[in-house]
Amino acid sequence: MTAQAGSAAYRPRRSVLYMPSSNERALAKAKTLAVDALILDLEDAVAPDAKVQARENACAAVRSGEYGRRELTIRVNAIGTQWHDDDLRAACAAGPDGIVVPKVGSADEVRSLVAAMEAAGAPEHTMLWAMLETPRAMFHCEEIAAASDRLTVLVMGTNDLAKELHAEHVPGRAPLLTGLSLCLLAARATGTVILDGVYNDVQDGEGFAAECVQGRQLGFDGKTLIHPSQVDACNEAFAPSAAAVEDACGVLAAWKAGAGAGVVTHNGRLVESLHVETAERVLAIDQAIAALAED
Ligand SMILES: CC(C)(COP(=O)(O)OP(=O)(O)OC[C@H]1O[C@@H](n2cnc3c(N)ncnc32)[C@H](O)[C@@H]1OP(=O)(O)O)[C@@H](O)C(=O)NCCC(=O)NCCSC(=O)C[C@H](O)C(=O)O
Ligand SMILES: [Mg+2]
Repeated sequence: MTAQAGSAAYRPRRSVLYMPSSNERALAKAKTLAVDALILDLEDAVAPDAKVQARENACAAVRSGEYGRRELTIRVNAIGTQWHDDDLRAACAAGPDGIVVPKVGSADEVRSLVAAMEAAGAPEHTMLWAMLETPRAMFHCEEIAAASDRLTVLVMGTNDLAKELHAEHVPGRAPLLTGLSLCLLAARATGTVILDGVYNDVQDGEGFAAECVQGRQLGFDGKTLIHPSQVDACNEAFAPSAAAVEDACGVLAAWKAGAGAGVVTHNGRLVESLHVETAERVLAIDQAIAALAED
C-alpha cells in the first residue's frame, strides 16, 4: 500500500507528464518543467520503428540523474505485444521510480508483472504503476489494486477507455464517470494513489482547468498531462488553496479549543473527528508541496 498524506513517505503527484521517449527535445525540456512526475513513454506516443531507440533514450534518461526531484517512470508496451518483455527487462535494469504498464486487466497480470520485475532484478524502489483503461479493468479494479504491495499507483487511461466504450469526449465526462468512480473506489479501498487521465486539447486552457477541478473534486491525487502548457494549472488545481489551508487550520484550532468535546463548530459548520482527519490531510499535502519548493 502507498503512503497516504500525513505519513513521512507521502509524495505529491499533482502533475504527471507523458512524453514520447523518441522525442529528444521533449526529454530535454522535461528537466526544466515543474512537474511532480514524468512518464517516459514507449507505448502509444512512439511509432513502431522508433520503439528500440525510444527504449534506449528512456533508460538513459533514468540513469542520467538529470531530472532532479521529479519522479521518473517508464511506460512499457502492453503485455502480449512484441516489445513488452524487452521493455520490461530494460526498464528494470535502468531502475526508474516506477514502471507504468498499460491495459492491465486482472490481478493475475499484476502478479505476473511483479514476478517478471523481480526476475529481471528491478531495484526495490522501482514500483509498478498499473493503467486502468479497458472495460475489463473497470470490473476488476479492486482486485488489480490489491494484487501486490509493489503496485502503488493506478493511472486512468481515458482515451483508451472512451475508445473501448464507443463513447465521446464531452465536457463533464458523463460517459466515463462510472469507470472513473469505480477506480477511485478501488484506490481508496486499497490505499493506492490514483491519477486522472489526460486532456487532449492542448489549446483549450479553460476546458483543461475545468477538468482538473473535476478530477480533484472526484478525489484524484493528480492528473496525467500531455503538454508543458498544462503543468501550472494542474499543480494549482491539485494543491490545497490558501483558503482551504486557512480553513483546515481553523478546524484544528476549533477542535483543540473544544478540548475533548465530540463535536464543535467552525465558521458555523459541524466539526467532528472525521473532519479533523480531513483537515490534517489538507495540511500534510500543503506541507509536502512546500517542502518540494525548498529542494
Ligand atoms: C501533443 C504534442 C505532439 C505537441 O508537440 P509539439 O508540437 O512539439 O508542441 P510544442 O511545439 O507546443 O512544444 C513546445 C515545447 O515543449 C516541448 N514538449 C511538447 N510536448 C512535451 C511533452 N509531452 N513533454 C515534454 N516536453 C514537451 C517541445 O519539445 C517544445 O520544446 P522546445 O522546442 O525545446 O521549446 C506533444 O506535446 C506530445 O507528444 N505530447 C505527449 C503525447 C503523449 O505522450 N501521448 C501518449 C500518452 S496520452 C494517453 O493516451 C494516455 C492513455 O494511454 C489513454 O489511453 O488515455
Ligand atoms: Mg491508453
